Parts: sequence; structure tokens; C-alpha cells
Amino acid sequence: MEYVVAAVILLVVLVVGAVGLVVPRMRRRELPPPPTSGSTTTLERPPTEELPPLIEKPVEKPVVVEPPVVEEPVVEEPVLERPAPTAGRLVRLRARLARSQNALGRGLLTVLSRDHLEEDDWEEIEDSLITADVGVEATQVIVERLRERVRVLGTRTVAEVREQLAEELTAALEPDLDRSLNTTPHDGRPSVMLVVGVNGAGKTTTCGKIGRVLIADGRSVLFGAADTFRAAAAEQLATWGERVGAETVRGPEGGDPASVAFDAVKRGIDVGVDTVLIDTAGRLQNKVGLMDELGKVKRVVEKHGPVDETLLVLDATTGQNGLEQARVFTEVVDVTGVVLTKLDGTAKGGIVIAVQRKLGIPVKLVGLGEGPDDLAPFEPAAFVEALLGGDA
Ligand SMILES: Nc1nc2c(ncn2[C@@H]2O[C@H](COP(=O)(O)OP(=O)(O)OP(=O)(O)O)[C@@H](O)[C@H]2O)c(=O)[nH]1
Repeated sequence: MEYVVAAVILLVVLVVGAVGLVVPRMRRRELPPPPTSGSTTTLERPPTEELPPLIEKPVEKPVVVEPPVVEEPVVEEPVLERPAPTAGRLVRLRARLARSQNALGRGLLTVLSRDHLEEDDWEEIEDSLITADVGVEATQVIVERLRERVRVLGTRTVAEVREQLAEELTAALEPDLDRSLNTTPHDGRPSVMLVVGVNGAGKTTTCGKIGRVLIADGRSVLFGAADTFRAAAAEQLATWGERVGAETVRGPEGGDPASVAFDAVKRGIDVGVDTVLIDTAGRLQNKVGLMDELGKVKRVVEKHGPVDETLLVLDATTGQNGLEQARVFTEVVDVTGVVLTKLDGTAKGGIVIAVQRKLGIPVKLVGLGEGPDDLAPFEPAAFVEALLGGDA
């Protein structure tokens, strides 16, 4: 009997043990399969960074006391411009001229390339020059001389005749005339330059450009805004001055131009500049008024000493008409040089020859654009090359 009881107990123990082993295995089988190495499933790690820190340190933030923002006025140092050097300017600006002169150059070269120059051909050459505003008289002289040279030469090539025409045009421009500007101070005072011309011719702009030319060449300049008729003119001139570091003496709008001119020269003497440039008004509606005003400006300025240079500014686009206006000025003041502006805007560059011939005054400067450095000392040979549109 005892054996039976012992056997039953043993059986129960075995059964309980077997059940204990089987049940956990069955549970494990119900779990999802573990990820294999080729699977794209990504292992998700617990975001350790998101775990709360074990000990939270209190973050000490410095207390910043922002000063109140005080806006200081920005003092801008004026940046002075450096004008382009004047040497070789005409050659540099030649393209401007050549562009508007193409018709003349091409026309002339077409005629010159003909085998035999007949009477009609010479007339065609004359017409081309007259159309370019060279002037009838000057054209006749030029063509006559060219014909003579071609006749004497006998055989000729286009290049040779073109060269001879260039020489004749250059000769008509009197290359030996003195075209220098009288801008050197003397007798302990600055050189004084008056700039005159009809309104719109480009006086104020030219004054500014000349100032830059002089400064580029190492001179010191002072502007006198004696065009009190147009308030904007004084403003315009002062702006030119600020850009290159030249002082501008101005007067009240509608004030006495002679008084501004006088003050400008006085100031120029006091501060010891090299050149005083005086811009004047150019109302031509009333010739008597203009004569009176300009004459007075000149007389008053001359209380300080003689005017050294009087430049007449002429708009090249007004052609032969401009010549008549120019004459009025030569009657009032002793014009020593001509500035021919806006040559970039006309195909009639021949006006330079006509102006010099009619007025008997050298063209000293030419304006070839609105840009600040678009003013060039006049060089006859370089100008003619641009006129004919060939190689220099
Ligand atoms: N294309 C071109 N324009 C020029 C040239 N010179 C001057 N101008 C322009 O001509 C216009 C008249 O120039 P101003 O200098 O104001 O003429 P102004 O003679 O002083 O005129 P007033 O003060 O009214 O007597 C301006 O728009 C200039 O930019 C030049 O050589 N070429």
C-alpha cells in the first residue's frame, strides 16, 4: 500500500513538472517572429535622448539688460570720383563719333573706290561733305585741292585717295592752332574761365566736365554758378563739384550773375585754387539783355584781373543755325575757344570745320556724350579719322 501511495505522488510530481515545461514554450510560439537580417524593418531604439534626465539641473540664465537702441546718424564720407585721364580721350571716344558719321565715311569711300573719278563723282563727294555740315565754302576748297592732287598723282588706289582726303580735311581744321586751355594760375591768382552759350547747348554740363578734366590733370578748381536764371543749373553745377571735390560758389535764385561771378573769383583767390570756372546763363530771347548781362559779368570779374579763357559752348546738332547764334556771343565777349557738344548725336560732324572757319576761333573741346568723362580735347587728325570711319 505504501508503495502505491509513493507511486501516485511521484506521478503527480511528474505530471506537474511536465505541464510547467510545456506551457511557457507554447506561449513563446505565439510571439511574432524575430526580425531576420535581410528584413527592411528598422530597429527602433528607445529614444534615449528623450529620456528624462536622472537629475534635473536648474539652468541658470544670465540676466541681460539690453541698452536702449540709440540710432546714431551715419556720417558718410564723400567718395570722390577719379576722372579718366584726358590724354587720348578723343581716340577712346572715337567710336561715338564714328557711329554717327558712318554714312559720310561709307558714302565717300564708295565714290573713291570707283575706277575713274568723273565730274559727277566729284560732285557726289562735294554733296557728301556739304550734307555733313562742312560748309559750302570749305567743301569747295577741300574738293578742289583733292582733285588737283589726284590729277598730279595720276594712278591712284582707294587707300591713297582716302589718305589724301583725310589730309585735306585735317588741313581745313588748321591743326597748328593753339587749342590749349589757359588754366594756369598766374600773378598770385587763379586763372579765370568764363563759359558762355545759348541755353540748352550744354554749358553747365560742359563746365562740370571741364572741371573734371582739369582735376584729372592735377589742377584745383572752383565753380562759380552765375547762371542764376535757372535755379537747377546751380544745383547741377554743385553736384558736379561734389563728385570731384570742387567747391561751388552760388547766389540766390534770380540774383545778380555778375555778383556771383565776382564772389567766385574772390573766393578762388582767397583759397588759392588754380582755376575758377564760371557758368553763365544763356538767354537769347533778348539779345540786348544778354549782351548787357554777359558784358557786366565780364567787367565785374575783371576787377580782379583779366579773364583768361572764354569758352563758347555750341550744340553740334543745331548745325549751321547755331553758327548765327554763336556770332552774337563773339560780339559781346572775346571768345578764345569753342566747345562743340553733342557730336555723338549728329551725323554732321563736319560742323567742326564750318565753326572754326566761320568764327575764326579754334575748337578746343568736343562733347561726345552725357557721361562725366565724355568730353575730349580736340585733335584734328584723330577727329578726321573718326569722321571717315576708317582705321586711325
Ligand atoms: N549727348 C550729349 N548730350 C549732352 C552733351 N553735352 C551736354 N549734353 C546734354 O544737354 C542737356 C543740356 O545741358 P545743360 O548743361 O543743362 O545745358 P545749359 O547750356 O547749361 O542749359 P541752361 O542752363 O538752360 O542755359 C543735358 O541733358 C546734357 O546732359 C554731349 O556732348 N552729348
